[in-house]
Amino acid sequence: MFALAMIDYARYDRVRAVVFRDDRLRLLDQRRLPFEEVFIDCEDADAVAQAIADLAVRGAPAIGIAAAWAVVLAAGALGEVSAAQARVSLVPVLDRLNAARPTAVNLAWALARMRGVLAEAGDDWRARVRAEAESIEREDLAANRRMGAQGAALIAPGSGVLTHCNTGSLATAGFGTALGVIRAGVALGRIARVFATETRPWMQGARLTVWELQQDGIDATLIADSAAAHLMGTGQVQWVIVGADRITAQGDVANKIGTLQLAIAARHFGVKFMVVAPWSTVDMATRSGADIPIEERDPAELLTSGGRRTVAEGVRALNPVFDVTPAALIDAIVTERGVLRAPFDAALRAAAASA
Ligand SMILES: CSC[C@@H](O)[C@@H](O)C(=O)COP(=O)(O)O
Repeated sequence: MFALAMIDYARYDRVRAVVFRDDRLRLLDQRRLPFEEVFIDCEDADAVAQAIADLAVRGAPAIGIAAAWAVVLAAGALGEVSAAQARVSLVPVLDRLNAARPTAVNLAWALARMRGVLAEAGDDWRARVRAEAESIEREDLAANRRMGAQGAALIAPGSGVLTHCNTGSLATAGFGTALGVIRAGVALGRIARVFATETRPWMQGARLTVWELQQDGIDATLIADSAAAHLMGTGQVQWVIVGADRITAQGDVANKIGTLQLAIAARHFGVKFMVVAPWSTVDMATRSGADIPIEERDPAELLTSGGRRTVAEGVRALNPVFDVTPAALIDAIVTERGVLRAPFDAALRAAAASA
């Protein structure tokens, strides 16, 4: 594709969230960004499961990749055992990793791939498990680059875009999903203005997205989540571009809490709404968004700011961290299998069959 050749991908390689090297797994601790770039050395698979649950590593594709490497760590700890023994010994490890977070299907998808390889491997099981983790990571990076170019091609030159949460290198194997489209769109001269929401309460936008864009030299403007509709209504935004944690067979999309209200405001103001996600985010076994498990996190995330309590003692809070945007509010779903348009159930079925 023409656009692939026009983007210097190497310039976006500096930030890596998940690094497996010399039989060690290191995770860039996203709780400490943007002021400290500190890696966590994960000794075993349980440490990875904990890092996923605690958001030290986060973002749908990144947690799948980290979990795949965690299986490699667990395999290394098993010593000299047969494939049959490994299949049994690794079941609790796989189950613990799978339970670390419920909404992003990429986690279960990556672990299903690891289980599949284990199920059919022979004496070479250890090498096969490692090769599978490598493939999961490599394929994600390739998908992001491809989606970046495809999504950018939808955007008219001079457009303003708004993104939510963090969907960049920190959330993926590199380049990013929605942020990959924004990177490609800026590189190709199509995007004139980038707005990023703070993304309360965990502040993925404020702490991660604008930091990532700053590393690239991309001029981005941070806004309060509650400023999004105002920007749309005053003509500053032509596309809302977001990632996804799960896309159902009918095209409903679970993503970071607040995505639904962005989609509603976008439709009201005639702003286009694009979802960018690799095929690993598509869950054809779940038909409707109503069937997606929505993670609720500790309400303490709402009661404090920067580690300091900001809310009166005794106040109750509720902290669902994802919501579901119905397919009817989405203009385009960009995957590495192409740009999908409504009716999404048919488009997703055709893309599923194209594998
Ligand atoms: C490419 S990342 C897509 C999504 O995973 C992202 O938008 C998101 O909602 C991440 O949530 P998080 O809770 O930070 O893991």
